Order: sequence, then C-alpha cells, then structure tokens
Amino acid sequence: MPGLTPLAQALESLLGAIEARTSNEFIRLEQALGRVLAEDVRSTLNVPPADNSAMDGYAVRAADLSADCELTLQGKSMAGHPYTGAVGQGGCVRIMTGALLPAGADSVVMQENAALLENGQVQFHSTVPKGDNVRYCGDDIRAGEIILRAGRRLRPADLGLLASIGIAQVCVYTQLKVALLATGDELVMPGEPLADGQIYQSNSFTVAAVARRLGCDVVDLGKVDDSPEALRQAFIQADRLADVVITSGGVSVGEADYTKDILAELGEISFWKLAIKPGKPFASGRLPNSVFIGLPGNPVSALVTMHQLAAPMLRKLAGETPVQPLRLPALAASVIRKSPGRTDFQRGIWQLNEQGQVMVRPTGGQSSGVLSSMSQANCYIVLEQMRGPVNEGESVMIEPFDALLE
Ligand SMILES: Nc1nc2c(c(=O)[nH]1)N[C@H]1C(S)=C(S)[C@@H](COP(=O)(O)OP(=O)(O)OC[C@H]3O[C@@H](n4cnc5c(N)ncnc54)[C@H](O)[C@@H]3O)O[C@H]1N2
Ligand code: MOO
Repeated sequence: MPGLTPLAQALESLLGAIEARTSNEFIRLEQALGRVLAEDVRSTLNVPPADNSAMDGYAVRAADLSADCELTLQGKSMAGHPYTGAVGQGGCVRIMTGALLPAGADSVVMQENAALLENGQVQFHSTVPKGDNVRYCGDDIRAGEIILRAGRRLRPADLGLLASIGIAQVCVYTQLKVALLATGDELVMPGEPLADGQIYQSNSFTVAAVARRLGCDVVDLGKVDDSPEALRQAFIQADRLADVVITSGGVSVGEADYTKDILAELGEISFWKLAIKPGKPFASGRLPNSVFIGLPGNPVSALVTMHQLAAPMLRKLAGETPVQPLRLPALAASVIRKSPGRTDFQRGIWQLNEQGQVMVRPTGGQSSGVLSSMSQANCYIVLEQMRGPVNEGESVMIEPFDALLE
C-alpha cells in the first residue's frame, strides 16, 4: 500500500535514532535475574578447578584393567575430602561423584561394573577407555575466558555460571524508568463505575506488563483527557519523571487527536503509518528529557506495537544486545483471511499434529479491538504484506510468543 512503511525499515530507523540511556550499578547476584550486564565478565578460575569423578565407583589406571582382573583398594576420595596419596600400579581408590581424581589414576569405573571382594580386592570385568568418567579441570570454564558479555540480559543459568566462578556482585545497567499514559475521554479505570459511552482502560496494564518483563521501572500515570491543556500538563509531568514516556491512543487522525500538536509543541515527534496490521499508526520521538513512544489505542494494536517496536527500542535504551525474534514455518490448519496491503500479525495457536507437523490456526476474530484473540494465542501468524487469503494446508510463518508475552 503506498505511503506505508514496512516494519523492518521503521525499526531500523527508530533504533538508529536512540542510544542507551543508562549508567552502571553493582547489585547482588540474587537480585540480578533479568538485569542487563554492563561489563564483560572474565573468569579468574577454572571450573571445575581440578580433575574429578563423574560417577560413584573406583578411580583406576586404565592400563591396569583387563577382561577379568582384581585391583587392590588403597583408600577413598570423597567430594570435599580428597585422597592424599597416589594410585600405584595394580591399585584403585573408592571415589564419589565430584571427588578429586587421585594422582596416578586416569579413569573411573562406575560401581555397578565392579565388585568389592571380602579380601579388600576390587574385581573388574572389562577394560575402559582412558579418561572414562573423568571431568577434567576447566571442562566448563577456563581461567581467563570471557563467560558473559556486556549487554546480556541475565537468565537463570547465567546466575549459576556467575556463582560458579565465585562472583557475588555484578555490574549491571540501571533500570530504565518508563512513564505510561492512556489518552482518551472514554476511559475509566477498572474498579470504578462505568457510564454510557465509557470503556475500561486496559492498555496500561498490557504495556506495563511487557515493560516490567523487560526490567523497566514503570510508573503508571493513569489516563489523560483529550484536551490540549490536560495533554500538555501530563506530557510535561511524564517527561520530568522518566527516561521513556509511552502513551496509547490519539495517534490516528480523529478529531480529538490533539496528541500530535502538543507533542510537536514540546519536542520532536514523527508519526508513522506502518505496513502492519494491527498497528498502522505509531509515533516516536523526543520530549525535552525523554524518549517518546506513542502506541495506537486499539488494545491489540497497542500490545503488538509495544512488542514488535517499543520492546526492541526499550532493549536498546537499556543497553541490551539486540534479540532476533524466532520465526518458523507451519501449516495452516484452516483457511486464513488476509488481504494484500499490510503484513498481518494475526494471533494464532500452534500445535503438533499426529505426524509431528506444526499446525496453526487463528484465534477467531482478528479485529484490533479483540484482545481475547491475543490472550488465547501462543504465537503470531506473520503473513507477508502482499499475500492474499491462505488456503488450508499452505505454509505460513509463525512467531511463537517469547518470554515477554507468554
Ligand atoms: N480515518 C481513519 N481512522 C482510523 C485510522 C485511519 O488510518 N484512518 N486508523 C485506525 C487504526 S488502524 C487504529 S489502530 C486506530 C488508532 O487510533 P488512535 O491511536 O488514535 O486511538 P484512539 O482513537 O484513541 O482509540 C482507538 C480505540 O482504542 C480504544 N482505546 C484507546 N485507549 C485505550 C485504552 N487505554 N484501553 C482500552 N482501549 C483503549 C478507544 O476507545 C478506541 O476504541 O485508529 C483507527 N482509525
Ligand atoms: O492498525 Mo489498526 O491497529 O489496524 O487497528
């Protein structure tokens, strides 16, 4: 459709116009889940710090074993209590998982494949390759190696990795402060009575949830009426408070859409017409102190643009390395309505059929006001801009919901 900007082009331009807006702070590892590392982390240690056993059994010299042989038990090595001697020719040492491999030994035989005899000898029935069941020093991490890079959003396994090299505090970027505003005279906060012509405000809840999952410190400033003065005051207050101001509503062409004028007065804002459905109107720019993001008002449009456009922007502003969304082919389990013109982000449910194929179907009504379509979905069905209707059995791309939406 002429005059509409493709998503990838808009995203490149939006990301090109912003820089990270964070400083550094040290926090305890226990608090660091989901925070973004501000510095590369280099290990000063080998993990494991020494060769040790992967099994409960006997530490041996592999060359001493034959089809049916007996070795002399010399002692034992327990985790935290190593055997201090050396395994000599014809000898073996009882060893537990995680215990240090004694000097002289080069392999471990699991106890199920050996028998301790009454005379103190240990019987073995077969040979083992040298190094069997040994976990070598530095197998996991080598001293001097960078284990995690700046820009990494910390996951559960990362916290364990940092702990395993003895780190109790990490240097992360400070949290972005995000202020939310919902524009519209018709909006009422949940919990309050609803009069004729009013609807409950839902966008701040979905948008705040995504921002919080991105580690932002969110302040919800509630709703603003569609009057120039109310908008002016709300934008000035939000700009003083936050690194990023996110609004919903008022970015289209309606008669009560004063947002544009007030934003142009206070800062530099551009309005986009994007070639995506939902989410055609979108605004972005700067207020005196903050980055401004204006999402469309329709509930599905607000959430999809928050996820597809605002989330990558928030990641960059928070210092995070860009994240590539996962797209996979699937087969349409039903006819899917689509007209050429915009790239559709239809809401769908993928599941495996009996042949193990990934099948997908839309979650009913796809109007941008139908938020239940998003609530029921586990993926987007991404249908290319110029594509028309999809027949049952045709291949389509899906984008499974990531950790921001699940
Ligand atoms: N003549 C045209 N009209 C519209 C166009 C267009 O190109 N030409 N675009 C349509 C599209 S697409 C969208 S999306 C919407 C976006 O409009 P706005 O961003 O200006 O949003 P509003 O008009 O304020 O609201 C739209 C809709 O969403 C409801 N809404 C708004 N805020 C909330 C909220 N916080 N929680 C729940 N629901 C909300 C609002 O009541 C309206 O129903 O414009 C189309 N129109
Ligand atoms: O872009 Mo609007 O989001 O189609 O309803």
